[in-house]
Amino acid sequence: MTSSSGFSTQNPLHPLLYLALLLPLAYILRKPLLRLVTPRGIPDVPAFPNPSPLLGDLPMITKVIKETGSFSAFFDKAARELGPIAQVRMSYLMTLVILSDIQETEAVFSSKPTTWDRSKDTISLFRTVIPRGQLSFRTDSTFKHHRRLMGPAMTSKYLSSTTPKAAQAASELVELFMAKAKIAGDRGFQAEEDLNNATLDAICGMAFGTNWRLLKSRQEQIRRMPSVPTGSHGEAEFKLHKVPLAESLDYLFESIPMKSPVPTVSHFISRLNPAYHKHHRRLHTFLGKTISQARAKAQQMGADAAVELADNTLDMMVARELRGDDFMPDEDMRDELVVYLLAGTETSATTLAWWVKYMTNHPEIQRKLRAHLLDRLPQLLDRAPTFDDLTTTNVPYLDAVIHETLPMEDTMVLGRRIPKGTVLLGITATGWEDASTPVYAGDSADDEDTIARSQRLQGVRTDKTARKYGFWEAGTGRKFMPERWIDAAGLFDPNAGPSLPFSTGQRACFGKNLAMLELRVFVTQLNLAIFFAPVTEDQNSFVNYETVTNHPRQSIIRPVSWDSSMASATATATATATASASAAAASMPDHGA
Ligand code: HEM
Repeated sequence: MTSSSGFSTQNPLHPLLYLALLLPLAYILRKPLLRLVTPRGIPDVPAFPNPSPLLGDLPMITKVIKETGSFSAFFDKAARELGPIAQVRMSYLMTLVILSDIQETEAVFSSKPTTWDRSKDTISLFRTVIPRGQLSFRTDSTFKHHRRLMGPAMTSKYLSSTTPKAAQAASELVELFMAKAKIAGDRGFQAEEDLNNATLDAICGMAFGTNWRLLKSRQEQIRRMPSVPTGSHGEAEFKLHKVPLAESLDYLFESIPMKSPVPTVSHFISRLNPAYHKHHRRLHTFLGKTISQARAKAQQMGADAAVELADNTLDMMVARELRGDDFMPDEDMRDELVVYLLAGTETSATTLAWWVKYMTNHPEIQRKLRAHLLDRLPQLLDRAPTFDDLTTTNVPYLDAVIHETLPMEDTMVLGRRIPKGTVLLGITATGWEDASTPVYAGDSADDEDTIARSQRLQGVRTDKTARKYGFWEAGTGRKFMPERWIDAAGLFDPNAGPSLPFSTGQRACFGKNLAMLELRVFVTQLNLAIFFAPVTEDQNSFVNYETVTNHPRQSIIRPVSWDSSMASATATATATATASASAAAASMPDHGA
């Protein structure tokens, strides 16, 4: 008779004998076994079994995040306490290496994709919802083909022809803000949802020529609202609904299992819900039809005219395809349009949400920016800005204000060998003062922290002159100071300090040029039309929360026109806002989006 475990019940010593045989074997194999379960990390900092060189593990990270509400605060701590290269155990089998020096980050991410590539985890996340979009590919031949075909969309020629789409969304946003302000009175209201709708309208226009009338729909809803209730911070609460296509897009994005350790399984579960299929079908049917119409329009115009007149990315792709330049299957084209909507909406909207907050807290910068724009481009009082109006050379202070709002990124691999397969994290919005302000021989430093931090950078870069990027002055890293981007000649200097908001190298942001254009258009039109008046302290928190980007929990604004007494009451407005800005900055975990 035999038990289900396979051991003979007639010989009770048998399992013990079995164990006795296994023990010496386990002893002999202990080292390779240990290596197998050891999290990957930097070999000269033993990650296992001695965890002391690690900054922390998952429970510790969770604690910091609970206390501060921010992942970035944890990365900041890593940069400050361990220097520019740190490792953190996320689970028994996974260690993250965190880099925080801009120059090294650039060197690493610009190296060949055979050395570094987008991580498998990131790819498997996006592959669930957009399997044929560039976000879901390794840097392989398909990725390069997609980039080749879409690349011209980021050239001045095409960006110039798409600028009116962004300008239209920006002017509709100004109208919406002013209409809401009329109803809200002096209560203020949350801006982020409107900004999200505005950037989606702009990106739809730039991606396939027409938008979903999200801002128009919001304006129409508001017109039917004589009054709105007051929320818990004294703000006016507008409850507006989305148009169906935007609702479907949100649903699909939310079903990307960002926080799941097993994205494919989580996505399989999401797909069991019939609502998933309804939203998926609605969006894909719309995009399929849009692609067919673009193809038919190009056929009718003829290849050369279609290439010449294309004023959005889809028209440009189908026209070039017709001319015989290259070809992309419908399924890939459709997913690339979804990538535009995904990668181009929330990122720009959160940047603008931080920007309106900074403006609310810095009336003097709003005034300076407006004076600068009117001095350089007085014609903008009569018409919308064009691509050529908004170049860096024309309006350097505009770029300085935008760069001061964008998320900052520091990163590095400082002389350490990183094993194959290690997950390397380039961090946004962290360490850009703390980890990258070394003290050089000859510099004076009187506080122990700065000296200790600097010593961690020893041997990595001691020669100030060999550095491409500057450092922010000690103690100013987290301040909002657009002036620091302007050089002695009054020009914008993109390397003034550590900042890689769009990442770098082969997998840097594809839409950087478009995003910068969109931000220039929005910031210009909003600044020229609106003064963001101070809000109450209760409405001015800088507490943030993180999804794909880092959002302000409160983006409450009080728009008034520049003719109003509020905008001209310089002294009072400045004093109130500066006081509330300093109070808010004290609790501010992050500088940017
Ligand atoms: C303020 C706005 C934006 C910021 C801060 C931003 C930032 C970034 C960053 C940091 C990455 C790299 C992500 C990674 O390494 O995993 C990225 C990737 C990407 N971004 Fe942006 N982005 C912005 C706007 C846009 C816009 C408007 C578009 C639309 C065309 C866009 C399209 C993309 C695409 C397609 C990728 C993936 C590139 C690849 O897979 O190699 N982004 N973006």
